[in-house]
Amino acid sequence: MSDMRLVVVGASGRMGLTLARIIAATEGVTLAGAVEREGSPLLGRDVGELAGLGPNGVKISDDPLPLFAAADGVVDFTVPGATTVFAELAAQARIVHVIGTTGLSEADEAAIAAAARHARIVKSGNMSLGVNLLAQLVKQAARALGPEFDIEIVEMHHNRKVDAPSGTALLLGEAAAAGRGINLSNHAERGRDGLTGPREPGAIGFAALRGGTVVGDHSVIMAGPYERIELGHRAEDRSIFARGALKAALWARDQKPGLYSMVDVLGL
Ligand SMILES: NC(=O)C1=CN([C@@H]2O[C@H](COP(=O)(O)OP(=O)(O)OC[C@H]3O[C@@H](n4cnc5c(N)ncnc54)[C@H](O)[C@@H]3O)[C@@H](O)[C@H]2O)C=CC1
Ligand SMILES: O=C(O)C1=N[C@H](C(=O)O)C[C@H](O)C1
Repeated sequence: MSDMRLVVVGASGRMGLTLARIIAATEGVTLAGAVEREGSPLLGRDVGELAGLGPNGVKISDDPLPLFAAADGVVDFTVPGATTVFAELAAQARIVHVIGTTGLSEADEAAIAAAARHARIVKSGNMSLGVNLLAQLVKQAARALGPEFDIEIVEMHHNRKVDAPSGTALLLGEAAAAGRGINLSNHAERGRDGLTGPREPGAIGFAALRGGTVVGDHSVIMAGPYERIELGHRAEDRSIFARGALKAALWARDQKPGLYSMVDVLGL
């Protein structure tokens, strides 16, 4: 089979440049285009050069349409307002859309689900194997321990991150809620301050720390009477997310239109 031609959107971002490097080192995929926001000072620049690979002839553009029309898939780690537009364009082009963007609202999620009627979309708050395996362990532990154990999710990220809690923290919260057979949106406690009163029984708590260059640390603490379990993951390099995203793109190439997760891709 010929190489899968991928367009990277958000190409000069932290994940965009990591993807350019990992695509160059991965068999079966080719970088077919690079897109940035209108007005970016990097429009027209060679993305290989920006990624430290040496020139590869792929210039950063602000016009996704012709690039999507000639591609097999798009890999998207951008911002929610851009991702919903790219989902619609990927649906029109009938191509694969891998979405890593976090901080999506309910309306954004609905727009993505609508686009998945025609596009093959894989979306996850974390594309790494380790975190998706951790989510399965969290689900199992939450089910086994029951509501007597209080669940708190703590995450730390670099000081440029703009959304909280992280997409990963929410994914882990969903896993804990599924294990308990409850709906996360009715039980999440996000951000405590002041005279909060005692902890709500059955709540799933979230705390977000920001600082320095931390790639992504997550801990799920299950605190019961006189004992505590902690399950965690430390991301050491963004390449783990990029590799997961490429695995997702190659997997989705053979699927029907629909909205998939990394659990589907990894068969967990
Ligand atoms: N699911 C996962 O495994 C991971 C998800 N992320 C998420 O990916 C997103 C991006 O993260 P970073 O790369 O660290 O951020 P970043 O800020 O370094 O990169 C985002 C890029 O998107 C570009 N962009 C914004 N609007 C655009 C538009 N309309 N068209 C094209 N490009 C546009 C920005 O100019 C920027 O270069 C965040 O939501 C983050 O939480 C990050 C790492 C892993
Ligand atoms: O913004 C980031 O950097 C990351 N975002 C994702 C998230 O919100 O969980 C994944 C990873 O933790 C890095």
